Amino acid sequence: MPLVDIPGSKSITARALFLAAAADGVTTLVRPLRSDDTEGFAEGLVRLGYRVGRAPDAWRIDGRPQGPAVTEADVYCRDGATTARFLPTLAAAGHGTYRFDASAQMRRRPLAPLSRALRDLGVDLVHEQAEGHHPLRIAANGVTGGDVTLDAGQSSQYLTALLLLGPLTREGLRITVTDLVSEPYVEITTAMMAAFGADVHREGDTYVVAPGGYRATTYAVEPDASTASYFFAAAALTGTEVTVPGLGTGALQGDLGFVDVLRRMGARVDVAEDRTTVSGTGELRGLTVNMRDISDTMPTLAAIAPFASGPVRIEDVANTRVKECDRLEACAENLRRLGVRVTTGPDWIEIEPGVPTTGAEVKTFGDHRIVMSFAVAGLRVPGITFDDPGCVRKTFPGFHDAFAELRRGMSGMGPVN
Ligand SMILES: O=C(O)C1=C[C@@H](OP(=O)(O)O)[C@@H](O)[C@H](O)C1
Ligand SMILES: C=C(OP(=O)(O)O)C(=O)O
Repeated sequence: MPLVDIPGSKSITARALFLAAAADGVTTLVRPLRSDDTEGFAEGLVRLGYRVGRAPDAWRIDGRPQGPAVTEADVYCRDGATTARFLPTLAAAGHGTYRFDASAQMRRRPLAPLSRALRDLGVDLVHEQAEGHHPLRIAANGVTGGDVTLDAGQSSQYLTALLLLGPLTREGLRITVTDLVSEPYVEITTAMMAAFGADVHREGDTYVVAPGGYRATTYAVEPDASTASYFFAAAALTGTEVTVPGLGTGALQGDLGFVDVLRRMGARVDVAEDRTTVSGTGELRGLTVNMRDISDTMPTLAAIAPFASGPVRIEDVANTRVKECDRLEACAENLRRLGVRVTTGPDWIEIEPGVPTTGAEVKTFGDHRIVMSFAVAGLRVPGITFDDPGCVRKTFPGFHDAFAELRRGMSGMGPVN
């Protein structure tokens, strides 16, 4: 029974870094994710003058409720959308001139509804090149707060960024949301804000955040549920068993719900208090599934879909087109390279059954999830290679080693090629 140790959650690590930086006192983050996204977030804080100690298994952050320690900074957000969308709001609550830029991939990704909301709140924010995209500059002078309306139909990260800002404003925030995707990520945000002493609640479509700042704490980061999806899918695909400790009934992350999709397809799933086990049964049925809440696991499902006995149709995932790449088209293109029949629409993908017989080079588009998802298919199809296997560094630099170990642990248990 392979036990798989999954690294910490990217989303939780990013939020904890924001909360710790804004809190009164010193926060210890236990088992944070060490990856390009989270190192980039921590580096951004350092640029803004925060003290961040990074020992291997615990990060220590000296909070500054008054905001960044410097009055000028240039912050490079790399590929991380959490960094690129959360850090500008932290800076907005301070006093100084702060410039943010990001990689070419992240520059392409949208930001407009967030910058519009920040401007509505009186923040002096200028996009230096394309409107609604990085690079941007903020002339910060604190935020008074009040009522604001937000369209988070493209990304919940806009809402998370504003929620995190709420307690740092002078009067608090009332954020009315006209549309929202990836809602479970907002629940992670509000739960973590409460753990850092904030007062936040929801009244229908309005999120109400009281002023009053954050309190430092010691915060343990749970394993990343999106990362775990590759290992759970591997078990379902190969008729073996995988247990992930640290992700159970109390998990904050909605992406653990991916195991319910595997259960509907025929896998046996046991979610206990402190761990989750998926056992493949040899049966993998097709299904139609709405993945609006858990769309980071759409590529995981797409990559195992051809092995199902019927068509797999994934719906309501338009926003996967504005992630690290256009994930609907990237999945379709790579499945076609493997000889699979696929159709896509504005917000859906449908994959016909048909086990690929030979591998191909997977075009990664610099997207970690394309690599990790098609590595799962590689357990059944010989000869799958990647044009950029290293892009897994965004969330899981050790992925290829961990997956090779899983493969060794599974050999002899099922049809692992
Ligand atoms: O808030 C977060 O930590 C995240 C929210 C989700 O993004 P969207 O809200 O843009 O779908 C998710 O895809 C991303 O990997 C992490
Ligand atoms: C979409 C993702 O990342 P982010 O939006 O945080 O860059 C992801 O990790 O799949």
